[in-house]
Amino acid sequence: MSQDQKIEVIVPEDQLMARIDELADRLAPRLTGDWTVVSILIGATPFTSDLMKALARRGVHPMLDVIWLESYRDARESSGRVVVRADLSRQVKDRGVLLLDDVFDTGRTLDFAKHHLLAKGAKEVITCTLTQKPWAPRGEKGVDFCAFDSPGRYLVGYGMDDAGKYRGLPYIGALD
Ligand SMILES: O=P(O)(O)OC[C@H]1O[C@H](OP(=O)(O)OP(=O)(O)O)[C@H](O)[C@@H]1O
Ligand SMILES: Nc1nc2[nH]cnc2c(=O)[nH]1
Repeated sequence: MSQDQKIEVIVPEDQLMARIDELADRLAPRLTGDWTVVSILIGATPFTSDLMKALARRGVHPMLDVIWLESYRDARESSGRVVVRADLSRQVKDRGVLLLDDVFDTGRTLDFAKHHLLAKGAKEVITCTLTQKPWAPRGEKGVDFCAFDSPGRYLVGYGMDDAGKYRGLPYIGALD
């Protein structure tokens, strides 16, 4: 089977799994009480699946819900507008929320999602992404937990797409 674009492997599969285990070690002590993991579709799907398994192995069993947000569609730059394609299926009022996404870039998607959840009455929202770009917001507006910093390149694989393709790659790669 051939690929029609050159993809450089940035994080191989074994390193990805090791980082997700480390993340679960850091997150598990925070997730006591009533927590919901909210996964941002579509890109966060593989990350969510592996992180949920890593948490379960540590005896942590939050509820899982999803929100489908879109701002890039087929472009490699944000449209500047976050669209809700589908909302949560359960209430988050008075619950802690662990909000998961694959990549933190302009920060627009996570910021939108966090405010959306707080407006629905979430008690606390902890943000967590697999990776972040060098120019992504840091500090107050930064992400609370992140598995690793990525180079300033367009990423694909492990949920991340280029015009809908490559989400199934088991590693993170970069396109030139
Ligand atoms: O920090 P930002 O600049 O907002 O970029 C991050 C967002 O971009 C991608 O979503 P996209 O809109 O491409 O949808 P997808 O999850 O379906 O790929 C990615 O999954 C993040 O949600
Ligand atoms: N697939 C993909 N989506 C993104 N959304 C924001 N940055 C990126 C990126 O580098 N790759």
